Amino acid sequence: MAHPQGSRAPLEFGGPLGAAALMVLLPATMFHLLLVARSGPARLLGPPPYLPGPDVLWSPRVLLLWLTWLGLQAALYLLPARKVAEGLELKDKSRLRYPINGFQALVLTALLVGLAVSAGLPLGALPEMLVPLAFAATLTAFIFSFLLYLKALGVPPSALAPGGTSGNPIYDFFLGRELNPRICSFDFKYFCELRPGLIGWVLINLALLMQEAELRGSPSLAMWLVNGFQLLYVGDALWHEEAVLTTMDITHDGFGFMLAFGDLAWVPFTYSLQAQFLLHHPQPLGLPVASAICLINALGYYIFRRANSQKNTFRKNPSDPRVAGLETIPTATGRQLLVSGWWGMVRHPNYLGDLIMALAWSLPCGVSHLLPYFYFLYFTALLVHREARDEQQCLQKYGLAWQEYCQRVPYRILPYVY
Ligand SMILES: NC(=O)C1=CN([C@@H]2O[C@H](COP(=O)(O)OP(=O)(O)OC[C@H]3O[C@@H](n4cnc5c(N)ncnc54)[C@H](OP(=O)(O)O)[C@@H]3O)[C@@H](O)[C@H]2O)C=CC1
Ligand SMILES: CC(C)=CCC[C@@H](C)[C@H]1CC=C2C3=C(CC[C@@]21C)[C@@]1(C)CC[C@H](O)C(C)(C)[C@@H]1CC3
Repeated sequence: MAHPQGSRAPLEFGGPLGAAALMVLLPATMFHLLLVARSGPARLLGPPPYLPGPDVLWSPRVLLLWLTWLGLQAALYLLPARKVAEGLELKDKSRLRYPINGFQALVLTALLVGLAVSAGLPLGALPEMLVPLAFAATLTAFIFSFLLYLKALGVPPSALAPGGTSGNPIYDFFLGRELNPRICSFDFKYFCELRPGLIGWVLINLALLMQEAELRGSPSLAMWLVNGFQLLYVGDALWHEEAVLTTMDITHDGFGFMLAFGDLAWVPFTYSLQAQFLLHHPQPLGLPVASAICLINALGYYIFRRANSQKNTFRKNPSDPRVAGLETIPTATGRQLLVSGWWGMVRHPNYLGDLIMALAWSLPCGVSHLLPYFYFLYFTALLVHREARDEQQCLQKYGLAWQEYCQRVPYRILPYVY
């Protein structure tokens, strides 16, 4: 069923062909990385050490473990929240309500895992299950996206995402038709974006650290740094959970295969690549270099957090004393655009901070291999593409005011370069 507004929307990601290719390439890349990280040569661009057969990929026990994890995170999501936040206004003028209890879910998960480990749960065995776990997550993402696609056939046009209603089933399956699929107050996209994948990522990192301690007597400094940096990133995301309600994933993109696979499989199994690499390829790291890397991560985090907080504060209340003195451009929508402060330096200062952190996560792995830099390379491509999508959406929203902003702040991410 095609919708008139959808048929006019320009197709992204190379249209149906691009979407079909990505649905094969993304899982294939994830499995390639998982297999190569544990191989001796660990060559990003070389062939995988072997092609996993069904006996390696499929394990009913692992599938059960994965479903238990999803169930646990869903139960934590349903616990009473310290706050309930409202999302942005929807097409039908309503606003959805979201529980703010992600950080609480992280702390409770840590407590439960701590209890289970002290009762004898062998967390160090998790790294051996990464391939079948990733397979279970990929399978879940495919089935889940299919159910979401079917569910979206029965919703009113006002509930559909602007981009996922082209009428082409492959493209719409990939991008997602419905903007905010829910059953009662359970919001699937919001749940998946911040809980099972992000918390799963730091749990996998921790398991890799424990496995390293078992193998070598104690975790290496490089492993501590990677675990610490990424825990800070995930903790920060959950602490500032409310801010995700204004990202394009929540406000613009439908919930389809791209986000379901990204959230449930891609994030936990590829974002933990540095820790996976370190387990199989220990890297010596002296204190001076480690300190320099900590400084780089701190710089990235500072820019990322300050830029994101400045925009969020301004969007919530432009008269807040922390942002009231900043210079702005008025727009026809009644909203303003910041043109000084962090958002006056480049048009995406938060991306710059995120990229600096991405580099700091790879540096503890040394410079002998390209593999641990995969995240930095992929993330650069993702953010450059995301920035272009966001610019397009802002141009549509703000027209001339956006053009003026681009003139006054000519660089997108890196001052004087890009
Ligand atoms: N680790 C990962 O894999 C990923 C991390 N991220 C991170 O997620 C965070 C959120 O990113 P994302 O959702 O892409 O976008 P942003 O947080 O950068 O938000 C972009 C929006 O901000 C508003 N905006 C833009 N310029 C201005 C301005 N000058 N003044 C006021 N408002 C402005 C516009 O929305 P409006 O005017 O409607 O408010 C625009 O659409 C980033 O820090 C990014 O690095 C993103 C993707 C993946
Ligand atoms: C290649 C592929 C499968 C693409 C899908 C992209 C997703 C992996 C990312 C799209 C936007 C994301 C965000 C985060 C994680 C990655 C995905 C889902 C995020 C939750 C990471 C933590 C940050 O602090 C954040 C909350 C700002 C961020 C939001 C966007």
